[in-house]
Amino acid sequence: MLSKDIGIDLGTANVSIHVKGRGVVLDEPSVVAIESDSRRVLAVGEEAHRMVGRTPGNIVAIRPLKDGVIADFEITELMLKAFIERVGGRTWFSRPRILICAPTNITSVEQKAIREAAERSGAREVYLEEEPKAAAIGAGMDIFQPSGNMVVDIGGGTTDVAVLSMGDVVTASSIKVAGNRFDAEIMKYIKNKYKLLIGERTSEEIKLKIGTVYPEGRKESMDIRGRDMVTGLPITVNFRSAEVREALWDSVTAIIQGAKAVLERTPPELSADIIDRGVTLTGGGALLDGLDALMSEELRVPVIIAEDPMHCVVKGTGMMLDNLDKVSGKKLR
Ligand SMILES: Nc1ncnc2c1ncn2[C@@H]1O[C@H](COP(=O)(O)OP(=O)(O)OP(=O)(O)O)[C@@H](O)[C@H]1O
Repeated sequence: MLSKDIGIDLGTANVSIHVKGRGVVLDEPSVVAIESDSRRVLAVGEEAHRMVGRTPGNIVAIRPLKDGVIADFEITELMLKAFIERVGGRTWFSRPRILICAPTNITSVEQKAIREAAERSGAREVYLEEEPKAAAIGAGMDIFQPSGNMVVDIGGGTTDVAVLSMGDVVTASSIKVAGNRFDAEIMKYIKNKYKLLIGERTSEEIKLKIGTVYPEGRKESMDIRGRDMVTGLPITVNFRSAEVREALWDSVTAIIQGAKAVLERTPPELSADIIDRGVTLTGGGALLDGLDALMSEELRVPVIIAEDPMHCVVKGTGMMLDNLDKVSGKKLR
């Protein structure tokens, strides 16, 4: 097999891999299940995710990336290697170039760990890129012209807001409020209001099935099961979209404030472009019902959800590998 360029979105919630000529070939949760005493890896990705909250004492399902940082880099490395091997790693005839989008604020030690993991999986050259840039390119925005483009990438651990022009980030901010925080807030709300304990998988399911952040958004409800904190017994409660909106209010306000702060720091010429073109939402959080409408009202600019928002970053990595001369992808040594 010939050498392939590989783009990787190493996300807090999901890892996606793009292989040149084949498109997005892997998309799995960033979860690793290990045996706690021996640290032996039992499962990686989807299979490990099914174990979250359901493991016996000697097995733990770990999310090695948390809040947009690498919480456990030994496990991150094992996970990255396992995924690269899964898409053909060791069978490559010549070693591929790999471009990785990692959380925005990782340290140089973490960058080195990522590079070594990619190299050990067979990479010839390793590049690291900023997530909002890849997200914007993957969303189809032409960021190489001298005009303002604004992207808000709402992932699992972080929301990255950036204004880009001439191929680079002009103003940006990254806040640790995104999909995982939404899930945690739903859990907290249900615990306080109903004295009901639910797991993070149930909480995410509520967000996906009936969640909304807009008053004129979804109006649905679902039965949720969990453990009654008072009696300790399993119970069922009917939960409504409007309650999800209440639970998520503070988090969504923080994201909107983050976007406003970036707009306030943006040079006026670029702001004028953003008024015309609007703000593009990427990442899984972009799919939260009513978020686009609410942001549009608050920021007073059009807000557009990118096509296939969860794959913008990984698609962007593929496009950047095709144009390495244009982008400033940082080559790791
Ligand atoms: N339809 C949906 N509505 C609301 N949230 C959704 C939807 N689909 C996915 N999500 C959320 O999107 C998040 C994952 O998004 P994504 O894969 O873009 O994150 P990531 O790249 O792994 O994270 P990060 O960029 O922070 O490292 C999860 O929290 C998930 O619950």
